[in-house]
Amino acid sequence: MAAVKIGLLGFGTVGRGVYKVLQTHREKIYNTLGVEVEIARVLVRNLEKYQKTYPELSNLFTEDPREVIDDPEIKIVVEVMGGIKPALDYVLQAMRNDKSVITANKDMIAEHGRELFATHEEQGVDFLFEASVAGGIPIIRTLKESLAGNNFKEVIGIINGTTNYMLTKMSLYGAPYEEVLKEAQEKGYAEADPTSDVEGFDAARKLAILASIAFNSRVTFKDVYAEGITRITPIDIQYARELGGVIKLLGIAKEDEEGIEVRVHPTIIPQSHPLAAVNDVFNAIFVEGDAVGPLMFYGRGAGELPTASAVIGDIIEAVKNIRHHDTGRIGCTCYLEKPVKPIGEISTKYYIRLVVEDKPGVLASVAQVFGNQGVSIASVIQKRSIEDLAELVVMTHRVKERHIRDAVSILKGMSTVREIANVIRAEGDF
Ligand SMILES: NC(=O)C1=CN([C@@H]2O[C@H](COP(=O)(O)OP(=O)(O)OC[C@H]3O[C@@H](n4cnc5c(N)ncnc54)[C@H](OP(=O)(O)O)[C@@H]3O)[C@@H](O)[C@H]2O)C=CC1
Ligand SMILES: N[C@@H](CC=O)C(=O)O
Ligand code: NA
Repeated sequence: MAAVKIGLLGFGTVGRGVYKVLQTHREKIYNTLGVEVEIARVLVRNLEKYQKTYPELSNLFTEDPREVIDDPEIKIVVEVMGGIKPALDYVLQAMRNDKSVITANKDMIAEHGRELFATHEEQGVDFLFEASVAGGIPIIRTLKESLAGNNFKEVIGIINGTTNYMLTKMSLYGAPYEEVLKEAQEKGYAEADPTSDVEGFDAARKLAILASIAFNSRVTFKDVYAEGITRITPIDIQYARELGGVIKLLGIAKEDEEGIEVRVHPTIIPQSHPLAAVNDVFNAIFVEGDAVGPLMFYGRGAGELPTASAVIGDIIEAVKNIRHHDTGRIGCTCYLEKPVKPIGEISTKYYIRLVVEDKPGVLASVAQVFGNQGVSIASVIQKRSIEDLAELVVMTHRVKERHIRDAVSILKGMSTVREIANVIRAEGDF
């Protein structure tokens, strides 16, 4: 059988990784599939730049997307260029031209999933996206197929490699924020615009995809509450440590009788929690299935080769399905419509760091505000005194977010409260 031809859209960190892994494992892939897989064309933005850097691949590069998406010889299009436009148009056109599509693009899926899955179903082609969530961890097909015999009540994880790398370096070595962000960019972990990583948007997109699959109901990027790591300071990291915790950017998706909650935010978790030991670029995802029980997946969440590994897995699947005339088998799993709870309705614990006037009665008045708003305090510690001011760290019991927001808003208006320095959600025993 003639080689199955693949067109790549993009030749950056992931695109290069896909090319390298296909070359390195050429023989193994042939033996797995019984057919060669060949990269026939690669779309880039700046032809000259790529032809100069990779002269040996010069004939593969093109600046014309039609040479990939309209070429009848190309059976699989791998979109690793990122962004929503024009990637979405190219991917839709490729599917309309009866090509299977593989993508690493969570931005596109989390915002345009409905259209993408509708086209994939109409056309009966494969639409595979393992690399879009948690890089090299095989989680998408695992949830959709291997764990199809389960209902899930929660999915919790560290699903952004850049911020986990940054928080690890900041926590363990006290490294400065800007320096660790630069390192993550140099290693190819960060998005083209790293704001997506540090503001929690990248993790929110991945959580939308995971929650949609786990709860069989469409969750989009805009449904997810997202808060990033930009407000995390060395002081909070230090206080969290003193409380027996670590700060991680978590994606949390849960379902109960009121609906689905989906949120991404820095979270203080106990040092004994399994996610506390997930460091550097590693990601980890916990799911709890009603049949299988708890499961945890761990691996590299970003980077050239780990992400390419996920893309190659999808290529193998797509080629198998093309060979057996069985494409489009696994359709969209969002066949229910469940409500998404507003952030005010979620319940968790809170760490609140505030700077107050250091004089009698102030602590009591702060405690009174929390009490009046139905917030039960688990502990208060006075950490530092700065001239006539005192820094307090309040840990609450589990409470609805709207009560905390009301309390914080009242505290902000009090003359004895100089600053609400940070509010960080906490999970586990503190
Ligand atoms: N990096 C990672 O670890 C991971 C990335 N992803 C996802 O994979 C995708 C690719 O990421 P990554 O490889 O890091 O990105 P890069 O920025 O490293 O590479 C993007 C590539 O696409 C090309 N490109 C971008 N826009 C266009 C366009 N309009 N027309 C033609 N070519 C274009 C770029 O060309 P040029 O150089 O000329 O701009 C470059 O070759 C993204 O969706 C990302 O979210 C998913 C998991 C992990
Ligand atoms: N920027 C992302 C890349 C993988 O999706 C991350 O850091 O996790
Ligand atoms: Na993955």
